[in-house]
Amino acid sequence: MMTAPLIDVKRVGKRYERGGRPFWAVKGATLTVSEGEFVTLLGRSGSGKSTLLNMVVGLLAPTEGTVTLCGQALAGMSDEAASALRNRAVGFVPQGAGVLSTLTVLDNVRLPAYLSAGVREEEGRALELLEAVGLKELANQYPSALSGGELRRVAIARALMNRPKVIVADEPTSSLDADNAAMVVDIFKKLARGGTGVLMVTHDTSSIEQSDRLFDMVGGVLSPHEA
Ligand SMILES: Nc1ncnc2c1ncn2[C@@H]1O[C@H](COP(=O)(O)OP(=O)(O)OP(=O)(O)O)[C@@H](O)[C@H]1O
Repeated sequence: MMTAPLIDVKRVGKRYERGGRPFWAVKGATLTVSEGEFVTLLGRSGSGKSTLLNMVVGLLAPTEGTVTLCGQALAGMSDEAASALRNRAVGFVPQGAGVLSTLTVLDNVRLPAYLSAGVREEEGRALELLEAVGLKELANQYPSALSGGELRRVAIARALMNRPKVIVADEPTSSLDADNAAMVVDIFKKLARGGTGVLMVTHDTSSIEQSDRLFDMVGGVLSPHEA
């Protein structure tokens, strides 16, 4: 049976102005990610990858085109509804770490559970996720005591907390060494085998073989990857 894609991006564009001159950071992007699919977007710095991902998760409104996330059209959705959808169904790993400095590592990871259901007792799952990314022993530390790569892994554990239907990860392996980068890609791959949709942006080509589909982003234009 065919199911609707978890991510359905149709002819999406984003126009910005710089120095009074408009330019398209993303042009005519069309992309789907279905259940169980691991899709990777490759592209150089400044090619429009983050702009596209931010539109996919509803943090940025497209200038043109439509985005449907988990069956819901994002256009016209209120900020509250978009936040609730993200928290419930989407594991978003933003660029940078984005962890809260006033919370311990453990509390950062279980924050999504608390935000969606007021569930405080999800400590067991949060610790399992920290173990999966190799950080269990740092659970009670504050982010200021962690390295950039460790913070990156906290953000990944946090994104998985609510068992998302779809993962959208912006350079999740940046600032990770090769072993940790491979571990993160492996986690995503296993989740995809279990039915999760994964959309990952990277400029690290070592994960190419793990992906079901690859796209190149060049100057805001998306095209199937040429090997
Ligand atoms: N708010 C904005 N206003 C104007 N231009 C912007 C804005 N945000 C991004 N840009 C420009 O849009 C282009 C695409 O940026 P984007 O962050 O999507 O690239 P990227 O591929 O994610 O790069 P990186 O790998 O370095 O994160 C860049 O030229 C950037 O300078």
